[in-house]
Amino acid sequence: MKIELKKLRYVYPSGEEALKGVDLIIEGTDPVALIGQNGAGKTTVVKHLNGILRPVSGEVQINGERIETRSTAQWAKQIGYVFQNPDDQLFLESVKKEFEFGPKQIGLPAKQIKERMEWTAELVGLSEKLDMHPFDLTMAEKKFCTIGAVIMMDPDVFIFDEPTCGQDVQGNLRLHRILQTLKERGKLCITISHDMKFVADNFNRIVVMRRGEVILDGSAEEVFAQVDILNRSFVLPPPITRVAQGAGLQQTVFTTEAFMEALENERMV
Ligand SMILES: Nc1ncnc2c1ncn2[C@@H]1O[C@H](COP(=O)(O)OP(=O)(O)OP(=O)(O)O)[C@@H](O)[C@H]1O
Repeated sequence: MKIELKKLRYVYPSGEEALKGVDLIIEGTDPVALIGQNGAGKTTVVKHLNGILRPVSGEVQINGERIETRSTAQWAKQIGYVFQNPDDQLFLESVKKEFEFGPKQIGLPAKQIKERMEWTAELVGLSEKLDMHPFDLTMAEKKFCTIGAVIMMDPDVFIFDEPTCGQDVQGNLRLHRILQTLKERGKLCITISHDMKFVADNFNRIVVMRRGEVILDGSAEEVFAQVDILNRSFVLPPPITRVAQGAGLQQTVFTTEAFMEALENERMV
């Protein structure tokens, strides 16, 4: 899988220039996190990856194919998009119906839909809630319902917009398991998040946006070491990373264990 953005520019009808020439290549299955302050352009970028938005200028290519060549509904088989707000995505009377809807639309046989649903419901923790109305679920469960509905389509790429929003520790652990499982199945996950601990725990590659541009792109260690640039972008590294930076450690750490180890090592130098 290769996603390529070339000088992508987008201006909303209101005149807001949300993207000012974004160049970005995402290849393979290593999960990628997209971070940056509110209004940086993250959602606008990901809405270009399945054609919800069309570039004003520049290009979006999926495996060398220009995004304009297919409709959003056609791209949905390959690129799954989980909306930031579940209420924008859920519209049927039960979790089961939400899960079945997409696969039925593309003509998947009933037996396969059933098998896929059992597996998916288990993964997202809704096996016991398939008959419930989505609007009777908790916010966290609604989010897992939208994730499940997209998993049911078995796309190659998953785009998550703020998946940790409304999640507690258990929800974050489940999200971690879902990301791991999707990676093991050869899927590429691209995630927007404001939760830097979640980002550091789950993503090797981090892309930072600011005012419609990509300003940093690298590993968690590389990106979270750029304290000045992050400060200007109103992005704070994870708490343990900041404690280590505040203590003057050179190494960028993301866990208490790594912090203690770095402290020992740097004391001995
Ligand atoms: N429908 C819209 N009409 C007009 N302007 C918009 C629209 N959606 C977003 N914008 C503007 O485009 C810019 C980029 O917004 P976008 O939602 O892509 O940012 P973001 O990084 O995803 O922010 P957040 O973290 O708050 O979701 C912002 O200035 C925003 O106000």
